[in-house]
Amino acid sequence: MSGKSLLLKVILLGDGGVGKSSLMNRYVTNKFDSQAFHTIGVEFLNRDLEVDGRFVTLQIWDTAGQERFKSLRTPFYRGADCCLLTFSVDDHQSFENLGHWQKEFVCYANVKDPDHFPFVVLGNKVDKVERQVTTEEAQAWCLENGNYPYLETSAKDDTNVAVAFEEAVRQVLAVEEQLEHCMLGHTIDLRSSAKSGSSCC
Ligand SMILES: Nc1nc2c(ncn2[C@@H]2O[C@H](COP(=O)(O)OP(=O)(O)OP(=O)(O)O)[C@@H](O)[C@H]2O)c(=O)[nH]1
Ligand SMILES: [Mg+2]
Repeated sequence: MSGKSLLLKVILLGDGGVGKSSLMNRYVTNKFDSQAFHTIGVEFLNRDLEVDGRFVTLQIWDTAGQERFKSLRTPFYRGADCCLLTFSVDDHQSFENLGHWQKEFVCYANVKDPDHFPFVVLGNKVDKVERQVTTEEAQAWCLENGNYPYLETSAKDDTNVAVAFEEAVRQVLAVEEQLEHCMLGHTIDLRSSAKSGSSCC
């Protein structure tokens, strides 16, 4: 078990009112406000956790989903290690907008390899009886758009909230491991080409 804590930046994106701030506040302070105000710009909170033996400080960035705050939120996308695309299961429009949020993130975070970037999709407010988005519909979108993990959450009831943030960490660690493997592969390639006498220096 490594004793060194890893700082990971995760960012919550999605339409205004889907529950991004509520998810962050439930996870970090274990509180829920049924009269929450819209976020203006961005806010962040930290929480330490341990996932599969790795100590992590999760820096959770909560953004304003309303369109009028676009210029206030997009400068904070850079450097994010994971993006949580959030919609509300009782609001079909917020689900239809997931693709828009994904594109906005890739553009402003300047993601070089979008196909391998860790996105996690959250369907929030599962405590609500009247749903507009089915689990199957959401899972199908995730499969088609990059095989993203999909979790149904409720900030109100504290359903799957910790699981969702832990999944974000797992996705980042998995990508990190893949990169380490690739770098190892390249090292082996270089050594084998040096042996054949084709070195340019
Ligand atoms: N029933 C239910 N209500 C929720 C849940 N999560 C959030 N809400 C309510 O939905 C409303 C909007 O929640 P916020 O967390 O402010 O939404 P947001 O995504 O941060 O919105 P912006 O800051 O405008 O982008 C608030 O009244 C919350 O109390 C949930 O899981 N279940
Ligand atoms: Mg908010």
